[in-house]
Amino acid sequence: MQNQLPVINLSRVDDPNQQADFYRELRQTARDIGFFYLVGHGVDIAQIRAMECEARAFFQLSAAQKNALAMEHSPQFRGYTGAKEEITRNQPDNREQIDIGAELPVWENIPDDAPWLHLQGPNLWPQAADLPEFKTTVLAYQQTLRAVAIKLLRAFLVALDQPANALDDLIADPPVHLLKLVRYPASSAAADAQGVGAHKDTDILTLLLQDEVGGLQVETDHGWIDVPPLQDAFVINIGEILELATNGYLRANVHRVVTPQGQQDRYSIAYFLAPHLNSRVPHLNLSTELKQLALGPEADPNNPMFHQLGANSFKSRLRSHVAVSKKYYPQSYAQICQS
Ligand SMILES: O=C(O)CCC(=O)C(=O)O
Ligand SMILES: [Fe+2]
Repeated sequence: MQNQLPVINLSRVDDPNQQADFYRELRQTARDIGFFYLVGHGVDIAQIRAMECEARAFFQLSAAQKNALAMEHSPQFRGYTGAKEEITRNQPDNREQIDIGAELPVWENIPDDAPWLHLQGPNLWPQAADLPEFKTTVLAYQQTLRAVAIKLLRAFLVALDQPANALDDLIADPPVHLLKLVRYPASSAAADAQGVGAHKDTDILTLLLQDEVGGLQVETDHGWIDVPPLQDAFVINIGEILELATNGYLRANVHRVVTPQGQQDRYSIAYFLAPHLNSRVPHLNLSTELKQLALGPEADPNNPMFHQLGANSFKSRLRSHVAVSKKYYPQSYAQICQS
């Protein structure tokens, strides 16, 4: 059983002497395990520390301050979700979180047949008097991580012998992404064991920063393995969109978080690079050699993907945040439940 997880150094892509080896390694790792640590990402450690500090400070706000930002106030599915309010695989997740997307105005004149455009809009921010640096820190971090994610996306494409810009339609402006700040409260109760249930990320790719506590696990051919913290490295999860676009050559891995049992809560910060709301599932024409190595997409039969990517993102939000869905989109929610 392999428990030494791969580490990819992104800075090697900029070194002409190492590029070829870098792409070879990336091509193999992404197919075999779909999951790795990213180092050499170039993000200033001070920026990471500042983001972690703001995230912890956010969760120390009072319940009343956090609930003032509850997602039920946001038709865009932004804001605070308390522990056990989010559902994964029909079970509540024992984590609290705040979701912060691209800070943009609401989309005007949304046609009835494109309800996913409601996902664009403003965020819910803590009061500046409570957390004066929060908003600027978050927006700067989103921007930095977006650039790293796009650099990595383009590296994947070159590794697969595609033009680096082959998926640029997906990441065209206005940007679509999500930053999720998460706290997993420690608990030894069996009923709290699901920090977040097993899932694939539905986006393009995810850059995850976890603290020193541990609890992240990834499913492999040999069962679940731990993904221990590696300081200042991002854990990369390939999202379902890249899995589909490459006919399963790139694997979207299944992962979960087990609630910490000791005294210490776990904090993580996940950046999701998501597709433009009006884009469609892309298809890359891989070489015959790579096509033969592709494993085929492992779409979940209980949750088929729509070709319209905005519809997909909307469906995933509707399923995860039932109270918000019922409040703002009862019809769409009823349709999703029947599908
Ligand atoms: O908190 C983590 O380490 C993982 C979170 C995650 O997988 C998610 O929110 O999609
Ligand atoms: Fe995830």
